[in-house]
Amino acid sequence: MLQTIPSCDAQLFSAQAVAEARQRFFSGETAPQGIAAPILRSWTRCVAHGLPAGGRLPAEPLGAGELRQRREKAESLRRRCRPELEALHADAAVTGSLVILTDPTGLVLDTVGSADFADRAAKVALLPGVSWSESVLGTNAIGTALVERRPLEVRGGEHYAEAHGILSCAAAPILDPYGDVIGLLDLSGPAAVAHLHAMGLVQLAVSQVEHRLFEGAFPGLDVVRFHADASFLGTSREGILVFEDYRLVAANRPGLAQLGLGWDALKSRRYSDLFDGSLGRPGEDRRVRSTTGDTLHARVERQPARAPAPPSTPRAAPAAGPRPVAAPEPCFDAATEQALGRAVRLLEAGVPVLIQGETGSGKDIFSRQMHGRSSRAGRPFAAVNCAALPEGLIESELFGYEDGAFTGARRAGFKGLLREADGGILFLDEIGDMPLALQTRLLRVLQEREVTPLGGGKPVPVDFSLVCATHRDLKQLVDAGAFRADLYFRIAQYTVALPALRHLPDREALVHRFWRELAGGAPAPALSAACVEALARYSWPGNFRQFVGTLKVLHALADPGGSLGPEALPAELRDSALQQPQAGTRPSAPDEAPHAPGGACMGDDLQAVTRATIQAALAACNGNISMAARRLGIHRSTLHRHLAATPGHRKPS
Ligand SMILES: Nc1ncnc2c1ncn2[C@@H]1O[C@H](COP(=O)(O)OP(=O)(O)OP(=O)(O)O)[C@@H](O)[C@H]1O
Repeated sequence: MLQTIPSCDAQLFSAQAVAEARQRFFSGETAPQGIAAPILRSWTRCVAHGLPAGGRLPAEPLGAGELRQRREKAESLRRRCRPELEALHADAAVTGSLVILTDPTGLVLDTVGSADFADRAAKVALLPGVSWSESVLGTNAIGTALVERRPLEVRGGEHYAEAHGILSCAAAPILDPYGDVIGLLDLSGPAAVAHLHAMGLVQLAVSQVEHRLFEGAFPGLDVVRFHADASFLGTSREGILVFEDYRLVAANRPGLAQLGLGWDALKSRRYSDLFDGSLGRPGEDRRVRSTTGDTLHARVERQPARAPAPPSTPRAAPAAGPRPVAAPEPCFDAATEQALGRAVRLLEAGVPVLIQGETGSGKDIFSRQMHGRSSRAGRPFAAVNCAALPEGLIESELFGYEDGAFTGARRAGFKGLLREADGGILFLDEIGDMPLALQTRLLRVLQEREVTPLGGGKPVPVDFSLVCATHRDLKQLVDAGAFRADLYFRIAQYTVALPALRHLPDREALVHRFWRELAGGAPAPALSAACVEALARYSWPGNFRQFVGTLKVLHALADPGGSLGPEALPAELRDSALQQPQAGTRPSAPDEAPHAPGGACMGDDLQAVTRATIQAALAACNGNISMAARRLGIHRSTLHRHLAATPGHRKPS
């Protein structure tokens, strides 16, 4: 029988044999008996890396923001592995183990399975956000399988670090059709419980993921599926080879194994080097003879080529059904664009930048543009919303904490956002909501450029550029004693005041621009002149957030080929359009006042509109704040703020 899945060649040795081999290895014997070859190779690498086998190895989890970014980067892998994670989940729950998905570096992305074992695994930092690379944590199934590029089991004392002896783990790397490792699946359980099928289950799951990677992935190319046994065609055990003009360009492991090839065959072998006769017609099932002399059942398919849309031709809209509405590219008026250029220059010179503006005016987008245009673009952008975090958590979120610093702290400690921003940009959103005691600690970090985690530990030097944002008038807060003057002068060395949308020039052009952009290249539905005028005139208390949200709704409502009139507008816009002056006239004076942070420029009309919009949303959501905030497209904390400022409003109990 031809080998279809590369096997894990770790022999089974008794715990006693492993303990003895371990003892001899650490007494200086380089090749003791009683230990599998891949494990011995790994121990030898660990010694060469200078890793200690006793004591604790550093297992520092990433902060929430960085983990989110790494998960986003691996989103397609996570999506493709979901069915396997779910299938293995049931087995893991029964056998008291955990299913683990990592990225190609060994960083744990997701874990599912037995809650009881998850607790014990957390003690040795087998947690999302921790890297289990061999060079950091020593011999372990995840890291060592990645180094060896093969499925591998590591049980109990085979782990390099003594502390990991409680684990028994089976892992298999996931390879893409070009032979590159794109991730890894692992099943880990308690070492005391023998889980005989762990390796088989993981390998099966990985071969299914790898098989699915070929679905629709090679438009216009010839995909040959084959196996010695016809009943395996269409399953994850079939061999798959992809040819471009008869040249082998991609493959799966069973395909290469059946023909005795390695990954170096890609690009170097042609169809005629591998099979006798011609390639055959797409869709035809037939027998082929490999040049190694095996008779195989084969099926050729040609995946439909994707027709590239000529750049000048707009994409045709689908005949029916809602179109996905694209997110608009950030766009700034000339003055804001200039301010952005200046802000980047100052940031490069080490000057902190403060961005002020009403909710939804684009403070977050502006700061991300600064990051993207600065020399720190490839480095972290660590954002923390000081208003959204419960007061008790901001401190640990920013400064991190040591192992077991307080009840509920992750056992392996937490790095904290200040250190996560190292080398990049720290974005402190809603800085005006930072509690006074924390302001003092932040000031010390800015002065000394080092962070001391909660629960003690050595101060760690940090290098980040600081960008802060707030909708509040910080100067006023300073005067009122709610914000430290020394911190204010440190963070507000250059202030950008983002204008409210209603103060931007040429809003009709803005409506047209966003309307076109939201169509994402497809022909935009027609927007009547009256509609454009109403949209351009409205005061937009939620600024860009509300503006973009409204345009998205209108896009989704539009019939292809139809025209949208003002009747399609939400009630508050329709009503406000009716109250507005006639076309061509400018909005009333209070609304035209130059922007001042903290809503100081808001006229009574605008506040009334804001209040009415909020009340309508709350009524529609039966008073549910979170739901109403989502409906309005604002953060829950922003809604709370508005409610607190509304005369006569009572907090929901
Ligand atoms: N200049 C812009 N160009 C395009 N879209 C924008 C722009 N500014 C804001 N937006 C849109 O508005 C939404 C809100 O923007 P952002 O989160 O940057 O506002 P903010 O001022 O930080 O709001 P808040 O104070 O409530 O946190 C974004 O998701 C984006 O869709």
